[in-house]
Amino acid sequence: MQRAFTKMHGLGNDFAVFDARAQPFTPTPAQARHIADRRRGVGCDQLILIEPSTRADAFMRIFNPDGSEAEACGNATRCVASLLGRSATIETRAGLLRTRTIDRAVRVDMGQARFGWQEVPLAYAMDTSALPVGWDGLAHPVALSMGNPHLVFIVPDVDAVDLAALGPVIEQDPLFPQRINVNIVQITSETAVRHRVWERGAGLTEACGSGACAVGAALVKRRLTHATLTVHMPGGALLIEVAEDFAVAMTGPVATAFSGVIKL
Ligand SMILES: N[C@H](CCC[C@H](N)C(=O)O)C(=O)O
Repeated sequence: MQRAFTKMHGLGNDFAVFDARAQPFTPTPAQARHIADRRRGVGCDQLILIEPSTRADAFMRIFNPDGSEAEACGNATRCVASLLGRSATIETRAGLLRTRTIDRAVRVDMGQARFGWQEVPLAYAMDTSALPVGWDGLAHPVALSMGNPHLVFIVPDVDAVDLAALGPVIEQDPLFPQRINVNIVQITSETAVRHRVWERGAGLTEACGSGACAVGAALVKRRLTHATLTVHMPGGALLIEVAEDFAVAMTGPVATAFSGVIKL
C-alpha cells in the first residue's frame, strides 16, 4: 500500500501528516514506528492523521515514534489548522480545539490546564502544584494535563540539566501510569522563559506546543510570571496566554517542508 503524506513542522517539531479523510488509514504501532524512523521511514517526531469528524472540521490523531498514541499535540494542531483554512475547529482525544490562522502564524485555544492528580494522571494523591518528589537535583515539579500529561521543573539554568539522561527515567517512573512529558524551564523575565523538553514516546524535540502551554500554566499557577509570556525553545518561540480559568492559548508559526509517498 502507498500513502501520500505532507512533511510539516512547528518550530522544528516535525510531523508526517496523512490526510485519511477520503481514504481511512489506521497505522499499526509497528507502521507508526517505521514511518517515524529517520533512516528507514519518513522521519518525524509524530505521525499525524487527519480524519473525518462529526463535531469539528477534522479529527486529528497523534502517534509518537514509539508507536504510542497521544491525546494532544500543540505544534501539530497548528500545522493541521494551516491546512484547513483561516479558522478551523479540530477534534482530538483531548477535546475540541479552536484555531485561527493569521498570515503565517496560527493561534490555538488548547483548552484548560488540569491540575487534579487523577487528571494528570498520577498513581496516587499528591499536591500537583509542587510534587514532593525529585530526581538528581530536579525537584518539586508541577504536574498537570493539557489533554496529555506534563511535568514542569523550574530550574536556574536549562543548559545545566542532562535532560537526555534524566528524561527517560522520569518519563517511565511508576508515579505516572500513562508516562509523562518532562519539561524544564528557566525564568529569564516576568514575560519570557527558556524551555527544554523530553517528550513522552519521542525523546528530546526542538519544541513542544502542549509543553509550552503546560509551562505557562505551571508558572502562572505558581505566580512566577505574567499570564502572557514568550516560551523560547531550541526550535523557536511560542506566545502563550493563560486565562484566569487556566485556559491556555498558543500562537506560533508553521511550515510545510515537502510532500511525498511512502510504501507501507
Ligand atoms: N509526545 C507527546 C505528544 C506530542 C506533543 C508535542 N509534540 C506538542 O507539540 O504538543 C505525548 O505523548 O503526550
